[in-house]
Amino acid sequence: MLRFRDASQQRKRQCDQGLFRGTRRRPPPRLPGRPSTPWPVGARDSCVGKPIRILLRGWLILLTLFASTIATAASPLVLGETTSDLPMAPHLGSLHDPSGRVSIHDALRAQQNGSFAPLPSTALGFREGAFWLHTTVVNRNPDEPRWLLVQQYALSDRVDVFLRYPDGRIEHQASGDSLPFRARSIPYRHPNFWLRLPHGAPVDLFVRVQSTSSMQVPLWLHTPTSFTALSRDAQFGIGIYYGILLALLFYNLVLWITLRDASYFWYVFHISAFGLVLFTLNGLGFEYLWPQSPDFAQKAVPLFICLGQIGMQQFARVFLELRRRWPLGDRITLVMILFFALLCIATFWLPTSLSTQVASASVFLSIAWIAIAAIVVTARGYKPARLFLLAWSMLLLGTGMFAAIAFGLVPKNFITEYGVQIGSAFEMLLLSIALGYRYSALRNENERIVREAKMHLEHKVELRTTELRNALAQLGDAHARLRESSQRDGLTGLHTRSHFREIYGGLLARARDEGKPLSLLMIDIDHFKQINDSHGHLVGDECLRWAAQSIGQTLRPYSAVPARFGGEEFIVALPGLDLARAQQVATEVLAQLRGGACRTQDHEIRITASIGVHEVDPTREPGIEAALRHADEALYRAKHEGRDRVRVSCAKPD
Ligand SMILES: Nc1nc2c(ncn2[C@@H]2O[C@H](COP(=O)(O)OP(=O)(O)OP(=O)(O)O)[C@@H](O)[C@H]2O)c(=O)[nH]1
Repeated sequence: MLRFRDASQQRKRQCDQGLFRGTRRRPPPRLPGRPSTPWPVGARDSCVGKPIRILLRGWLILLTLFASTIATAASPLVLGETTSDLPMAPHLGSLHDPSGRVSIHDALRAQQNGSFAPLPSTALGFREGAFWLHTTVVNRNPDEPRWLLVQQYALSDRVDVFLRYPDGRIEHQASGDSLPFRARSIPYRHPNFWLRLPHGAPVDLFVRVQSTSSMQVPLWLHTPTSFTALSRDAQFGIGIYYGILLALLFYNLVLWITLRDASYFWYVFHISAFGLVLFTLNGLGFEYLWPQSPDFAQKAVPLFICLGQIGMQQFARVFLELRRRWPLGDRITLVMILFFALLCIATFWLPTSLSTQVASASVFLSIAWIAIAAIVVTARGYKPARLFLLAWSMLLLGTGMFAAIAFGLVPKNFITEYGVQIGSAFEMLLLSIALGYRYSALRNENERIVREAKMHLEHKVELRTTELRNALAQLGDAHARLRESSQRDGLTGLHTRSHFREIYGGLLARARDEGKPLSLLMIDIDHFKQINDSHGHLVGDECLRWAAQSIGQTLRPYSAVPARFGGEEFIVALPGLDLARAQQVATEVLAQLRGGACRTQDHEIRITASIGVHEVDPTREPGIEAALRHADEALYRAKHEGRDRVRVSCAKPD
């Protein structure tokens, strides 16, 4: 069913009521392609009072503006001698055909019945079926019989152009991305048609537009010369934009390869997918990448929007370090990525209009979400997020403008139409700077961590070194104490038997080298068992200590080396003393013992000892064993012959 809006009939009624009387009598002068001038109201000023005149003037201005809008929409489009480019929108009447079945003949009848309404100034949004547009074109330029009609919106699926000449002939041409690219009059990114417009003859121009994406009809007429200049300028601007994009892409690709930082990869992914979205929206994808694939051209927009959003979300996740800084935000971002991934797959079998609408609407949500994440992370003190937020605001603004046009919320102009390109160029540049800033912040942070770790390590090493030094000192002390305890007898303070053996080696070597005598005394306390038995072991110990002191005192004038040999037995090395001198010393020792007594708290114990004396033969007794055996044998005889006496060894040196 047709829903014809009877605007011309309404206008006729308004005229009959006198509202447009002035307009009829004195139509305002109008230049081709420009809005009509407002109604001149000064003629009746003289016959009405001043306040009423002012009110009337305001009212009439409003009415005239309204009337001129309608009059302009329905008026024929006159191509003057100086006209070179002309937007057709102000001259177009429109008719919505929701079923898409209206033929050119139906449209002709509808136009003759006055069923075409003025075209709204905003885009028509996502609409079912087709839109018919009509105007009457009068070419008053004798030098330009051919004009190029360009639909400056690349995503229209099908654009049919019908020209009805005064003789009733109808010419038809078709273009749009549902037809192969070569179907276009000239190979250009927007659908275009050559129009043959005879000089002075009114030609009815019908344009039928059908699209699964946003319905937009920015139709322009150009002379061939002006179109050449215009397209050259446009290509130049586009070249600059994609030049920036490609430079950033390759620069960041190299950075990713060298630095291996995932955020660079996702940045490259994001701008590649985003670039493809714009390449498609600009009509360049169909022109250069898939000119033979109208089917893919239909799917390309929602597909690349989804890929672009996946890249954006993932880049934001990595850049903002959401997993670490805002885990909840990270999970929500992952859900969004999953949504876009599913939608990406679904575009291949979902109706294109549905997938395009869902993808376009989701872009708002997606970008707004990233902005929220950036705000949260900035508020949490992550400095690189500030630049990211600024970059994102640019894109948010640009994309918002573009999407608002797609849904018919704002009128189309240079800023709103190229908002995405301008916003995204700034966004990509700022993001690239933000990446560099983030990298340098990370590097500084790493350097700080390394510096701190180094300082910490140095401190630790210093601490450990001190601890080690102390431990070594303690170990040295312990070792010295151990050595001391292994060298000194704990009870008497004399050398131990093992240490005596060591010392004896040196004494023997010296005696051999210097040819001096060396003697040994083997001293054993007499009946010591009885002391223990009678007075106890503690007293026995006390007696041993006393005996050792007494022996030491006696030996002091000599360079003697006394040692506890074991139990109640002592051994003494007397370097430089021969057997006779050693025997004298032994006698002194016995006398000293005999002359004293071990005094304890309760007792006074007299102690005697037996001594065996032996003069060592350094050449024949290279080790201590033989010498000890001889001294022990002499001691045995001293014991055997009654104790408390000295006996010398029979093995006298030669
Ligand atoms: N209190 C004490 N007694 C010790 C120590 N070492 C050995 N004795 C004792 O010394 C005694 C030695 O006894 P014997 O070998 O029989 O010799 P003696 O009683 O001295 O007899 P003669 O040597 O033949 O005169 C033993 O009873 C040991 O237990 C010690 O460090 N302290």
